[in-house]
Amino acid sequence: MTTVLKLGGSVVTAKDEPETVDREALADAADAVADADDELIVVHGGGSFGHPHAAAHAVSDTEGTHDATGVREIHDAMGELNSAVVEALQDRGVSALPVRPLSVASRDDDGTTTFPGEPIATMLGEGFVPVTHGDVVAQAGAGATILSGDEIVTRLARQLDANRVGVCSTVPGVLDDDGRVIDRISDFETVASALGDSEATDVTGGMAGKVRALLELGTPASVFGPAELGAFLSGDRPGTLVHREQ
Ligand SMILES: Nc1ncnc2c1ncn2[C@@H]1O[C@H](COP(=O)(O)OP(=O)(O)OP(=O)(O)O)[C@@H](O)[C@H]1O
Ligand SMILES: C=C(C)CCOP(=O)(O)O
Repeated sequence: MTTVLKLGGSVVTAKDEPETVDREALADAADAVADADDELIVVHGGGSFGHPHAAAHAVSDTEGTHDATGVREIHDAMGELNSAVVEALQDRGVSALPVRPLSVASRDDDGTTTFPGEPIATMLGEGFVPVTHGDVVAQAGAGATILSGDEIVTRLARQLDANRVGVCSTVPGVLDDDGRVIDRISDFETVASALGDSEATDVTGGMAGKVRALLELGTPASVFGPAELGAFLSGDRPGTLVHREQ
């Protein structure tokens, strides 16, 4: 069983404090991952590491930059967070290894992303747990743009034929206009009015971007909160199930 798990940047960082890891939340998430039996690919988001730097350089998933210093600043910040996540996992005996998108992924001029699956598949075959993250990547005609962890989740899930996809954010699921968790989402329009950006600095579209990306997937994806991470990794479907009717 191959599972792609995204740990939201809003979970593993204090999203309102620049470059601050939420140590307690990261420890809890790493404990849950260490207990999992599935073959896992972990993807984490930017939180207070990637997003403020991206915003400072006016870079988003659609707006690019040719400023190499800025690109490096965003990438280095994500590298710091990635090290913290890999270290927390290795401390618990998980064979976690970093995979840095800037070095392997790219976009063509219409925004289509290429993210090679082979290095990840080989790592999995050797019993490693790849830990990759939203990053800044080169895009033809635009310099470099932000590739969200959510898009990486959908790319890798498709390429590696993942059986399960889970997106752990700070909210217990996708919420409706009254703040209740929506059980199932099969098209964007029905829930569009409730979907917004993140409350913190976020250049990749918050929950709306997440739902849009997950609806592109053939595999059903669960969106849930940190309290349900263990349940998801044990096979449950907590929170909101996002799956376009075929
Ligand atoms: N309808 C909604 N249901 C749930 N959350 C929503 C909704 N509309 C907007 N949001 C916001 O979206 C946020 C989740 O998206 P966000 O991109 O911040 O999460 P993340 O993936 O955990 O973080 P990161 O992008 O840093 O990885 C929530 O914390 C909330 O502020
Ligand atoms: C802002 C950067 C560099 C990463 C964005 O990834 P996300 O938090 O998954 O949207």
